[in-house]
Order: sequence, then structure tokens, then C-alpha cells
Amino acid sequence: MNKMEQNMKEEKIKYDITVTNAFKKYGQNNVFNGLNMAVKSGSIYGLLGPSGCGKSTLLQCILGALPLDSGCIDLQAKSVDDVGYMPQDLCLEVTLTIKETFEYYGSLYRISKINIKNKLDELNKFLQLTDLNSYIKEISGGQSRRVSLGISLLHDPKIMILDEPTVGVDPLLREGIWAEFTKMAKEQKKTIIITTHYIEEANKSDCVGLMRNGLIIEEGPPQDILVKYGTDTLESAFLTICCNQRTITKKVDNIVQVKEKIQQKKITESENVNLYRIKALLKKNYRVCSRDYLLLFTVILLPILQTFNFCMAIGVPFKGMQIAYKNDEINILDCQYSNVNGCIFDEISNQTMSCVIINYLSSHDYDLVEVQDREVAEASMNHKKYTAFIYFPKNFTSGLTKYINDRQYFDLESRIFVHLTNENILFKNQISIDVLQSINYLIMETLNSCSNNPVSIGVPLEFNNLFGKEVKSFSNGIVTLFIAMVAFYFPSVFVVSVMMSEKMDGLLSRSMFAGVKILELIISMLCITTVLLLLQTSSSCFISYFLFLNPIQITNGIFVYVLLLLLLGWIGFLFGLLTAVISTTKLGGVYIITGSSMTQFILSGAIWPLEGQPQLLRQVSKLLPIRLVGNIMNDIAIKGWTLDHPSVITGTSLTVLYTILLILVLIVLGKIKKDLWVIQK
Ligand SMILES: Nc1ncnc2c1ncn2[C@@H]1O[C@H](COP(=O)(O)OP(=O)(O)OP(=O)(O)O)[C@@H](O)[C@H]1O
Repeated sequence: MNKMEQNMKEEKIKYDITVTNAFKKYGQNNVFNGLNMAVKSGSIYGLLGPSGCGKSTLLQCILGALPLDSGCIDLQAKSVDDVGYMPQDLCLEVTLTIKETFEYYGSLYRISKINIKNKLDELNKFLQLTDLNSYIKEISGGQSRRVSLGISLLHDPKIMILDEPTVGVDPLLREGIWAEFTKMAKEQKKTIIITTHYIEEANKSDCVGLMRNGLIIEEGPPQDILVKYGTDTLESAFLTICCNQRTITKKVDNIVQVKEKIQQKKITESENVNLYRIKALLKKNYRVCSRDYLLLFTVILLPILQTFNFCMAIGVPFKGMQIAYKNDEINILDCQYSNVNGCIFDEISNQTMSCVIINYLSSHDYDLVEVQDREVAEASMNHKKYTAFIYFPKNFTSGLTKYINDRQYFDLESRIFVHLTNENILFKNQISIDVLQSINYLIMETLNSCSNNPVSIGVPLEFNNLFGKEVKSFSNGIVTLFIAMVAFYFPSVFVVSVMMSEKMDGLLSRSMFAGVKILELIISMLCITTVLLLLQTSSSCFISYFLFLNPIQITNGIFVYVLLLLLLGWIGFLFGLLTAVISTTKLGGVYIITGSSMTQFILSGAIWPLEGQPQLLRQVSKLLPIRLVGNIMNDIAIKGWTLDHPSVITGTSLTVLYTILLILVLIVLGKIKKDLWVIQK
């Protein structure tokens, strides 16, 4: 063959992949130093090299998933349909069955159900997959790798890029797989790059390349290499090559000088968001989420349980508190409760006010304990036994009669003495209010029955509500803050868990090689989150308003109430996405969400009113999403405000602004850092 004929033959050879003068660094670690490589169409290229030399990095640069620092890569693929990629890690959703996994990837490539089934049967013949209904988490490592390989072949791609496809596969099956690869290359003209640690299996390749020190230091058909180095095995040929360290170093030094511009393209689908991929993602994520019982408990049962807990435990009056009393006025067994002998303040009455008060307090959820010794009872207040001690002096009722008739001659020794616990200010407040109110109420009732003017003893004033529902307990006024907390926290913790799994387990990057856009995943997640959000918030509202009868006014403000809840849930969703971007671990993401939600709840006024906070902190607290939304919801529920009210308009506008702001932050971050959601595996 003369030189001209040889040149003509070389011109006819087509290459599906060419890498020219590629450079890539991770920090100070030079992975490629002017690497060159060419893979002929319809051939198998065995990429060999020591662990950590950069084989996987090279494959990902070829696919456009990682950028080169400089150099040129030409991949003859028009769309994702032309390429099948098997990553080194499994990157499979372990809670799906083998069949469901193939269905998912099949639907991403728009393969019909029947064709997926046929292809699966065909692949099963040489990959010998186990029972197709087995869950990935239940099959062995080798079986999982075969599933992973099957997925990269499912859509019959023209170019296959396979990172260690035969690891963990038994030798006999490996033979079968290689035979199939050879058939694909020869008969169907497929181009295959395979990295492998089993050097001898690379003998079956049409061309092998040895990568070392950032270069392909030897490349050619295996037979030619054996002849060139006069050895029987590729392993010893490569040992000889590797010993020649000086040459390699020299080569590297020379090449480092000639860095070029980057020419590398990313194979992608059209930029459009596609409905069929969203449908496939929805189906897959529904399956995955519905099998994650811990997640289901967290996002469905936990909000219900927590709402019950909240309604039963927060802001309600304290019950069963022990109050000690000593009654020197009368023996408790001699107490008369019916007004048989006329008015209690008549001289002849055998009723005493101390009995009436003790009886009243006992019927109002206090546990009244009679003590025999005043000193002992007072001392026991220091030992956490009683929350209060009430002492009724001998002449309490007669003293009270004097007080009503002529205050001037009132005997101070006839007053009731109340000692309150110092343990908790809320206990103190409740007991003193209850004791005071019960005494006032009973005296007025008694005065009424004695045909006396009931206000003759009290302060001449009256408290009343003019507008809105009456707030009877602390919880009535803060229940909306709790519902707002549910609407914010659970969607954010749900989305951060799912997105971090997608990111950390390489699931998203694998789906992206099949054409999935991040926006499609976000839309599918938003749909699932919205359904969950509606479930969570409607169950919280039902428990709070229908089972525990927290006050709510039904006006057209309810529409704003529902809208605000939805918006807050979406703010939680967006915050979860943002957390998934900045967090490097799933647990870290959950910590961020939990910590920030807890801070918001503490500052929201649900534990203690904002009015107690320092001015600056109060201004910040007012703007935090849970407080902002929960507060307007409270005004709508209790005061009956609607969208006509300026505060509702301002609060709703701020909430919309929050949503837009978070979307903008995510868009800007996505523009600054392209692979925000992906960790290459
Ligand atoms: N994301 C990363 N950040 C920093 N260094 C990285 C990163 N990924 C890989 N490296 C480093 O780049 C080098 C090449 O890694 P790569 O995974 O491409 O090697 P490999 O040849 O595929 O190894 P193996 O055969 O063990 O899979 C290694 O030294 C590795 O530590």
C-alpha cells in the first residue's frame, strides 16, 4: 500500500469521540495534561489506567457533564438518545423494582410500554437479571450493576460510555456481556468506551488506551501493543510502559505549554420542559415517597399528631394543680352549700364564704388538699408540693360582711391569705386570677341572692369585646401561628430530603443524562408537595377549628387565609430547594430547615408575644414568614378581616414578594453555578 492509499484509508475512518489537548485540574491536582484520544465509530475502546488516574473524569468530560479547563472534545451525538452512559456508582433508586426502574428510564426516552417490555426481555437474556419484581435494595451489588448497565442500553444508543460495567460480575457472565458488546460493535456499528480494572478482558477491545499522569501514554489494538512490547499479556506490556517514567514526565512538560481554548459541548434535549418527563418523574417520585414510611410519617402523620398535641397542650388552662388550704372558719365536713337559712350575710346564716370558695375552686379543676397546720403548709411551698396555699381565718365571712356594710371598720386579720408558688409565673398568674375571680364572682352571686347591689363590693367597671370572636385561652390567639408553622416546615423538610437524595445518590445526574431538566424535577416535586401541603394544612385546620373549637369567623377573608397558607407552603418549598443547593449532606439540610423553623417559631409570638421583644428584634420577627403569614391569618380568623383591610393587603403582598424573591435567588444561583443540583458520580 503506497502512502497515498494509506492517507485515503485514514480519511475514510470515522471517529465518534475525539479528545484533543485536554487539560483539567481539581484544585492543584492535574488530572489531564494535554490528553489526546480518538475512538473509531463501530468499535470498542478499552480505557485502562491505575485507580485515580482520571478515567471517570474523562468520561464525564466527554459527556459534557464536567467542563474541561482547556482543550477540545468532539462527541458525535445530536441528542441524549444517541448516548448511553453507565456511571461508576449505581445511581439507582433503591426503593423501585427492577421493572419499575426500566419503566422510568424507558418513559424518559419516550419508549412505549410494550417496547420497554420487549427490550427488557432482550437485555435479560445476556444480563441475566434476577426476578424483575425485586426491589433494587434487595438484589446483590453485581445484580444491581447489571441493572445499571441494562438501563444505559435500554434506548439502543449509538454510543455507549460505560464506567466499569463488569465489576462484581462473575467471569462466565462477563464473557457473555463482552460477547454481546462485540456483536453490537460489529453488527450494529455501535461505539463503546469501557473502563475496566480487569486488564485482560480489554483484550477483546478493538483498541485500548492506557491513561497515566494525565495522558493516554499508549493507544492501539491489543495485538499491536503485545507485538510492540514483545509480551504475551497486556498487563506485562503496560508494566513495561509504566516503568518508562522519564519519557512520560518529559511528554507532560512539553504539552503543558500548549493550552488551547475550550471546545466542548453538552448533549442535551431541547430546552423545552416536557410533560411526558414530568409525568415520568411524578410516577417515580410518587412510588419512591409512598414506600418511604419514615418520610410518610414525617409529612402526613406527624403534622396531625403535632396539631393534636398543640391543641391539647399549649395555651390551655392548667388543670389538677394542688392547692393546700387551711380553714379556721369551719370544719370542711360541716360546710353547707345550699342557702337554706336565707342570706349568707345574715346573722343567722350557717353558711360560710370559705366553704363556697373551696367548693367553687374544687369544681374548677383544682385539687384542693386540706392541711391541719398553717406553718407546715407554708413551709411545704418551698418543696414543690403545692402550687398555692390559701388560709381562711376564723372570722372570714363576718369580716366580709363588715367589709360590705362598712369598710371603715374592716378587720385586716379577717382577710384570706394566699401564698403562691415561685416556680412558674404562669401558675402564679392563673391561680391569683382564678382565686380573685372566684371570690369576686361568688361574693356578687351571694350579694345578688341577698337582694343586695352586686357591684357594691367590686370596682365599677366592665370589660367587653366590641369586634371579633372572643379569645378565651392563649391558644386561641396563636393557633394560626402553629398552622403556619406546619405549612412552612413540612414542605421544606420534605423537599430537602428528596432533593438531597436525588443530589447525593447521583439519581438526578443520571436522570439528566436521560434528558431530565432540573425545572421538570422541580415542577414534579411542587405538584407532590402541594398535594401534601393541602393534606397537612386541612387536617391541622380541621383539628384546630372543628375538634378543638378555636374561634374562627367565616367571612370572605377565608379565601385569603387559604391563599396565604398555600403561599407559605410554597415559600417553605423554595426554602427547602435553596437549602438543598447549599447543603452538602441530607442530614445537614434537615438540620438547617429544623433550626431555621424553630427560630422562626420562637420569634413568631407563639410562645411569648412579640410585644416583649426588644424593638429591633421585633421588627425582624414581624418579617419572618411564619410570623408574617400566621399573624394575618389570625386577624382574618379572630377579627374577621378581609382583603379590604390595609394590613391584610400589605401582609399578602409581602408574602407574594417573598415567593418571588426566593424564585429569583434560585434562578440567579442556577445561572452563576450551572450544576447546582448535581454531584457527578
Ligand atoms: N469532585 C472532585 N473533586 C476533587 N477531586 C476529584 C473529584 N473527583 C475526582 N477527583 C480526583 O481526581 C482524580 C481522578 O478521579 P477519577 O474518579 O476520575 O479516577 P478514576 O481513574 O476513575 O479512578 P477509579 O479507577 O478508582 O474509579 C482522583 O485523584 C480523584 O481524587
